[in-house]
Amino acid sequence: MRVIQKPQNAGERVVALGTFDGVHRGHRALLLTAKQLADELNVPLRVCTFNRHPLEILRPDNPPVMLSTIPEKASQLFSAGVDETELIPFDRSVADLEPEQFLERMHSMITVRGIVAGWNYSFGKNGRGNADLLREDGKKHGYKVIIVPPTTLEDGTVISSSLVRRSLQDGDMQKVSELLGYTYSLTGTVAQGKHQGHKLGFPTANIEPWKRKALPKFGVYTGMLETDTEMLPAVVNIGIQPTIPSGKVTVEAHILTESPELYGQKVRLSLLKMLRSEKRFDSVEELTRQIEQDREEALRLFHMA
Ligand SMILES: Cc1cc2nc3c(=O)[nH]c(=O)nc-3n(C[C@H](O)[C@H](O)[C@H](O)COP(=O)(O)O)c2cc1C
Ligand SMILES: Nc1ncnc2c1ncn2[C@@H]1O[C@H](COP(=O)(O)OP(=O)(O)OP(=O)(O)O)[C@@H](O)[C@H]1O
Repeated sequence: MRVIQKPQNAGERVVALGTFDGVHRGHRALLLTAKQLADELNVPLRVCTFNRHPLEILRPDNPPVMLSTIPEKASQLFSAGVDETELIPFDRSVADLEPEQFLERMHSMITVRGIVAGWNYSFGKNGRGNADLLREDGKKHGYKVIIVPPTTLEDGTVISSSLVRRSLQDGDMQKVSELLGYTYSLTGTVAQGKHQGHKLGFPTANIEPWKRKALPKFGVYTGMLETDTEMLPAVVNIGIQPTIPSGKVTVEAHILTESPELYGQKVRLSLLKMLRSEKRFDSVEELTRQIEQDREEALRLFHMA
């Protein structure tokens, strides 16, 4: 899949529109419809999205944390059948484009054969552009517009990136997986910690994810740490380590099997189940006893005990 940062005149395309953070099940249902249309018309499928979440510019004091890094999103879109992703640099001037101007910009770059967007998709200044405006533009320019209905969970809950973020805040990893259709993970390089863990008998690999990446509720989780060559079951602490504070938020994985040297390695840490919230203990001994119990519980859950 091509990732386009500098647009050029590109020929005929079917276009799917939206932010697509996390590429959840709703996004993938939309992309399946878009891919089918692109195949019918025998043209490539392009996703037109932004290089950053629009709220980073529109609500700078409180932008949302992100479910996917740009490389993760590119690979998730590729897996969903997308041929190319255009990352429009989102700044004030793009935010101020009227929806008609946004569409004109697109028509100047590609011959649009089809547009696929969700029922709630809005675009352009103040979010004025909507499904009706797309349908009108489709008639004017002679392309097909498909507005897809919401994909929901069995109980009718509409799947959205915001709901995934809220479920992460609750530490509800089962719900997160159900909404995404895959296990949420953090990627990063293994860095040096305080080396306290080793002294306590629980060495940990400290992972530094992208600073804008959404972390789940502070607490202890079972996880799977993936290196280039191995999958290692782990018990993970995410938080501020209040008993022996490190002064920053850390993600640390204690590997449940014999662990290879991980410092400096790029790893992916999938988060499976929350075991408990992070706590401040009155003594290091109490903390150590609790971590021993966490380890036992994790071993049981992995059927390794
Ligand atoms: C499974 C596990 C659970 C943990 N739970 C807590 C906790 O509830 N409260 C806390 O203050 N620290 C907790 N920690 C963090 C330890 O304090 C931390 O591992 C120790 O300070 C070593 O940090 P270092 O790897 O940076 O040296 C936990 C660590 C692990 C591995
Ligand atoms: N559950 C869903 N079912 C079908 N289409 C969806 C669903 N959620 C979003 N879409 C559509 O997918 C495209 C990308 O969605 P976008 O990322 O903008 O919204 P979102 O997932 O609802 O995120 P947020 O919660 O941040 O608003 C849009 O066209 C949107 O309408």
